Amino acid sequence: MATTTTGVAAGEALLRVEALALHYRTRQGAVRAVDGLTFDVKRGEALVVLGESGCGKSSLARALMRLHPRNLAHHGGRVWLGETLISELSDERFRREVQWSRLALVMQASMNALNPVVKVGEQVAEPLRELKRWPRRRALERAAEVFQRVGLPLDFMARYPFELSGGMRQRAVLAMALVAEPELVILDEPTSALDVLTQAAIMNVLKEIKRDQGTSFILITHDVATSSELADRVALMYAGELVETCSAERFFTAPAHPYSRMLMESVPRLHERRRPRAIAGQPPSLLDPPGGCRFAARCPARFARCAEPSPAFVPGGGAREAAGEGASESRHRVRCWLHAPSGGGEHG
Ligand SMILES: Nc1ncnc2c1ncn2[C@@H]1O[C@H](COP(=O)(O)OP(=O)(O)OP(=O)(O)O)[C@@H](O)[C@H]1O
Repeated sequence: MATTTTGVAAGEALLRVEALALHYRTRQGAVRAVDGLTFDVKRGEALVVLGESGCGKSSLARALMRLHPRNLAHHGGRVWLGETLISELSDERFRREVQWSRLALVMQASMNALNPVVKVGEQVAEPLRELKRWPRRRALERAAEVFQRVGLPLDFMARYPFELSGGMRQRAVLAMALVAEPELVILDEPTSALDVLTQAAIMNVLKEIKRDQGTSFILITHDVATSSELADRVALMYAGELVETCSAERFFTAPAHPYSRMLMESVPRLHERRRPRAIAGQPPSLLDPPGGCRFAARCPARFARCAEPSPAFVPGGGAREAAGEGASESRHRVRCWLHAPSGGGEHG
């Protein structure tokens, strides 16, 4: 089994998520933003959650972190972190024992959420003082370590957020998420507001942390190119559901679900002559999603069976792999009738 430079065993399941759901209450009815997701993340692994805007990616992060809006209608499913069934913990125990200390979140645009009147070093040290009751000096010493880890000069500890560039502020937010040494960090579009060079620099920092400390990551993004930098595995969401999970290598070269394939074809490539192809149509409303496959209306490969509720995740490549077209991968899952054991061959 692979180990990181700190000796953490990579490869055992750290996070296991079963039938996770998060629905919002609105005047029009319940918005089923996260609608029964099942997946896992291994220790030391980076899972990239991809999907177009509005498919429920940020809601997935909120569901895992229990950051509920006022109009929460339903939060369900089971979540294990290591041996702990964290979904069963009371809110109080979840806050005390899990949030930030074992499971941290860097939210979209959180670099703008730093407190403008508190020095950055103090803010990075704050989780240790609040959660672990560490004395100020010890917390600041640890904050200094993490500052260096994320590539911030130490003298920036005494600066206020407005004295830092956007990229530096984002590194500070990352330092805050990492300071209590969580096992898993969820990053929701962590670099989308930054220029490409700064994006690349932050991705490198994440890669180093993963390699050296064995930290696991869930990186949420709609940006296929950036995601490929860090991804060990990919989970693709569509309209509140997962449609495919597999190794990054498999996803970027030979994905199985028609939506995954079309998404990859929509990405511009420098060295290819073909033009990127946009996916026609819109995702369905999450207020009343179709009972059958949610992608069917946009899918060129749809056939009669797609009107039936999609099959539960089946081992990927199903029919094609049985025909010898590709090597099977034990954690490759696809939610598509084309790949169900008896589903292939009828389409047209
Ligand atoms: N508090 C809320 N009340 C009602 N609907 C909500 C609420 N928050 C999000 N939604 C809806 O839930 C769906 C999923 O939203 P979410 O922000 O999770 O998607 P996303 O994939 O992260 O999108 P983006 O990439 O644009 O951030 C969308 O239809 C959104 O409008």
